[in-house]
Amino acid sequence: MNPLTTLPDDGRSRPRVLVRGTGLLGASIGIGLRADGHDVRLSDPSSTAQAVARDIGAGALWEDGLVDPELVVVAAPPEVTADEVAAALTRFPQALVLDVASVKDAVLRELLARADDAEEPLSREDLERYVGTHPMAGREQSGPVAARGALFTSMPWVICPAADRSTGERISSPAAVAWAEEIASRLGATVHHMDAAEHDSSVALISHLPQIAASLVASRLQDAPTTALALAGNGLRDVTRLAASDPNLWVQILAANSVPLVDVLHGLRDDVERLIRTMEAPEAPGGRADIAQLIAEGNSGRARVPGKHGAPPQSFAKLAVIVDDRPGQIAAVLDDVAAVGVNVEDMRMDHSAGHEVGMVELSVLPGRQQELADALAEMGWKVIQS
Ligand SMILES: NC(=O)c1ccc[n+]([C@@H]2O[C@H](COP(=O)([O-])OP(=O)(O)OC[C@H]3O[C@@H](n4cnc5c(N)ncnc54)[C@H](O)[C@@H]3O)[C@@H](O)[C@H]2O)c1
Ligand SMILES: O=C(O)C(=O)C[C@]1(C(=O)O)C=C[C@@H](O)C=C1
Repeated sequence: MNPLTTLPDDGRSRPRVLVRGTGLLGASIGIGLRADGHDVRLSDPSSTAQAVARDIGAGALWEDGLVDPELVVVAAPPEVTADEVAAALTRFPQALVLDVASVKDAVLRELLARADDAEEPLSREDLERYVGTHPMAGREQSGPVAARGALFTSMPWVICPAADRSTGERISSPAAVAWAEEIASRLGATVHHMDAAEHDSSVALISHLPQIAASLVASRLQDAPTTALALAGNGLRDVTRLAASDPNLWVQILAANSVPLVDVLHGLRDDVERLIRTMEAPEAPGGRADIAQLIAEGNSGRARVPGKHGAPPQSFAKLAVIVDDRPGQIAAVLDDVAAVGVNVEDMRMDHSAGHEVGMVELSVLPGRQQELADALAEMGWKVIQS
């Protein structure tokens, strides 16, 4: 494969891949591309991370100098991404290089500065083989142990071709961009295109703000009485899931995207200040209307969040199945659902503190809810419909 000229039009060729950085993202990409028939090699400065990635089936360890990769995927922390991309472009002059960092403009800016610096080995021509990308899929856990081959299925994957920041002129070659799209599609993702600046302002709102909001809410819990925490239900778990994310990763993401993020945070601060003023005198004229308006504004924002494959928001019907809190119960419920032939669109498991039962909440198409509830009840499950 020559990423400057060879388009992935026959759909059959499987470039040899080197994944550089074998944590959550790198190992998930390795598992997914191997399943698609690629020869995947792994490399990480942490010998443990690369060995674990190999052991979970993400690929073979890369033996330096033995096989030249045709495609390098840099899945390293944001602050070393430009370094690793530049190193791969100069070391493997035939290879296409993609990165998956959560911020795109800072990486591009650093690469362009290096390419324009006569002292550096990197040239603008090298950047024709580079495409910045960002899979909008991840988890609040890090490292290869958390990796999943299906992490990207039906999730958006943003392709941000390299371009000159002042003229906007495209630098990534058309074939390199086509390969980036092809790789995202082979991993089951839905491809979106944006330039780096539009990407960064978009993720400030839809990814970085949720992380900050989760962390801020969860940090309120640090000194909460355990008697209060024992009452925690789904609301708190839903809102704080992201608060378990890795501080080392997020300090790099947030610091690299501070300009658009500050705008978004000002908007949030205005709303919080408005609410505080209202709550200080909720009985004052207009107070109740203000509170209702806040919740209604949230309703309308929430209703705009798209469904799978970027489809319009769809409301699924939910039903809950009560299970004993012991191994094998979720698999047993899902086996029975599969036997009924109903597709599960989403699933969530809840435990309530101090109880030995859990609840598997299944989201299904509204037209199939009753049929599934009846069939599961007949199979002996206790089903609650909402
Ligand atoms: N976690 C997410 O939800 C998510 C989602 C999309 C994109 N990303 C991006 O993917 C990249 C990797 O994130 P992750 O969640 O897999 O992190 P991770 O901590 O799970 O893995 C990062 C890996 O990079 C390795 N590494 C450190 N320095 C390196 C270097 N100089 N060269 C190569 N590897 C190096 C680490 O040893 C580690 O194994 C980041 O740029 C992140 O912004 C993360
Ligand atoms: O589900 C999650 O854990 C995530 O938040 C993943 C998420 C996101 O905001 O969607 C977080 C950061 C990454 O850059 C991409 C994906």
